[in-house]
Amino acid sequence: MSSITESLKKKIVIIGAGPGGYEAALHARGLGAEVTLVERQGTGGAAVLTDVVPSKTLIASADTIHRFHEVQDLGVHLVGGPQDGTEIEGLAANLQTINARLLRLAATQSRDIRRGLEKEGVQVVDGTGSIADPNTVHVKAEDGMEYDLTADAILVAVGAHPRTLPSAQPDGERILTWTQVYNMEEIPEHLVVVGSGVTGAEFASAYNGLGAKVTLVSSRDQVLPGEDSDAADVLENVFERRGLTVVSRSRAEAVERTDDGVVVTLSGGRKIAASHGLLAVGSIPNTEGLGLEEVGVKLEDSGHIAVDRVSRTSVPSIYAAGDCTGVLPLASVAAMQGRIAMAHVLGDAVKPLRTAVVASNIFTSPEIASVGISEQAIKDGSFSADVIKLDLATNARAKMMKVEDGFVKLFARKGPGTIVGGVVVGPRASELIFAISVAVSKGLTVDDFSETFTVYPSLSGSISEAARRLHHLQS
Ligand SMILES: Cc1cc2nc3c(=O)[nH]c(=O)nc-3n(C[C@H](O)[C@H](O)[C@H](O)COP(=O)(O)OP(=O)(O)OC[C@H]3O[C@@H](n4cnc5c(N)ncnc54)[C@H](O)[C@@H]3O)c2cc1C
Ligand SMILES: NC(=O)c1ccc[n+]([C@@H]2O[C@H](COP(=O)([O-])OP(=O)(O)OC[C@H]3O[C@@H](n4cnc5c(N)ncnc54)[C@H](O)[C@@H]3O)[C@@H](O)[C@H]2O)c1
Repeated sequence: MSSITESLKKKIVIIGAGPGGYEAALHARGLGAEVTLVERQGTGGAAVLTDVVPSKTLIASADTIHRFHEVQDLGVHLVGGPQDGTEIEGLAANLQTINARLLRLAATQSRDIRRGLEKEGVQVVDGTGSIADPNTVHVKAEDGMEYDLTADAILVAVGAHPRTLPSAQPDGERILTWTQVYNMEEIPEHLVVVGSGVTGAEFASAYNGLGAKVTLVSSRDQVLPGEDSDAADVLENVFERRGLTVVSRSRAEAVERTDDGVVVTLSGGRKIAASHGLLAVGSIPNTEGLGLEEVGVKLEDSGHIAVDRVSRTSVPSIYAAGDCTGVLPLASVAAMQGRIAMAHVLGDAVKPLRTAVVASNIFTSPEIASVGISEQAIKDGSFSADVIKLDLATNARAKMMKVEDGFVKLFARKGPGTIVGGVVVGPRASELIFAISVAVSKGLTVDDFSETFTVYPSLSGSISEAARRLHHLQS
């Protein structure tokens, strides 16, 4: 590690206080630097205020209802149900209560982050930053003041915002982006979600759970393009069983307001009338007008900042992290890029980013978690590995819990049996993936897994069972 006195000489200015910016700020302070963080919206960034935190809180409520419907024959029922001779139709969601709770939670989280930053000595500035020169950030503060901050190094961590279509302009009431859905006061009667990537699939699953009629417009053959195809298959089957309609191989050409809702026009002319439309058609990096290109920072055609694995841009004193780089738009990756950037600037030990070991989770019901290489990479010959897939329906604990959808899939390199990837589909897949993530990150083998005790009965038992099957396949 560099000496603290050497780091103390360094001034860092960070633009954007999402996971990329605030994690970097804390790391830089830990290494002794003087840190100023400029943020225009609120600490925690879009991740905390509009994206990760509110959506996962909404999903927690939706999951409760999904689960309730699935456990009906476990011998438990609401008091006052048909067994007691009165009418109980099921669980109902109160969207106003759910939204109030999730917005409160996001605001509290944002405040906690700010408090944590200030406690560590980070100077947080409420305002908009731009690059004046490679060592100067110009600030337009919320209080109207304008001034320059000089820095030895600048970190740009400005995130991204929802993409819209010229013929589908959000009005915040009926035509919405994911940042506006929390204004809805009642469960939408019929929600058309345009775009079946991770964002679209998560919201479609959530509002379906909360009781809305949902139609998901998917431009591809299968939902979740680019993700594990078996996982997408499970999700489509679950969607169908729960009455969620997927319209595949269709692009939305327009979303327009009508007197009492919206009409979505698909390529080919088909029209879907609905009460609300949600645009989940990707994001655009917040890099315009920041002064980046003027000082020589190279942008990709998409507007993302080009960075290397230690978060360097084409200008030596300017680093970038998170969604504005387009490396992998995940909060965990943004945070890691931010920390790596600061370690690099401040002379701490640096381990370049390894995207091949990033674990991620799609918070649909069931959840879909994955890490490492994909099965597609094995199928197209770019990787030589054995694959095993075990359906959760064969797992004793899953049967007890009445978990019928999902699987565990493991990929192990032929020969040494090193675990190089895996997919888990099921309840709390986001937690179950951790073991596979450790294996991929640390180069563990199928034998390491087979020799490790798991609890009986447990869902994780399927992971060690998959490893044993791979051992037999390879011996
Ligand atoms: C609906 C949704 C759900 C998601 N769920 C997950 C999830 O469950 N798990 C996960 O890992 N990822 C999730 N993501 C992705 C995750 O939100 C992003 O990867 C993460 O927010 C990136 O962090 P960041 O620091 O790059 O940017 P952000 O969180 O976007 O923060 C950037 C900040 O910079 C500020 N800013 C921009 N320009 C300026 C300027 N000029 N001056 C001052 N401040 C500025 C913005 O106000 C913002 O606060 C989700 C994304 C979406 C859309
Ligand atoms: N749980 C999580 O970690 C989480 C949740 C949400 C987002 N994210 C991150 O954000 C990234 C982006 O995901 P996303 O879903 O927001 O964007 P995306 O770009 O991955 O998906 C958008 C989809 O909309 C489709 N589309 C575009 N225009 C369309 C049209 N006119 N009609 C129909 N479909 C159209 C695209 O083909 C694409 O499949 C993810 O890869 C993930 O890294 C993560």
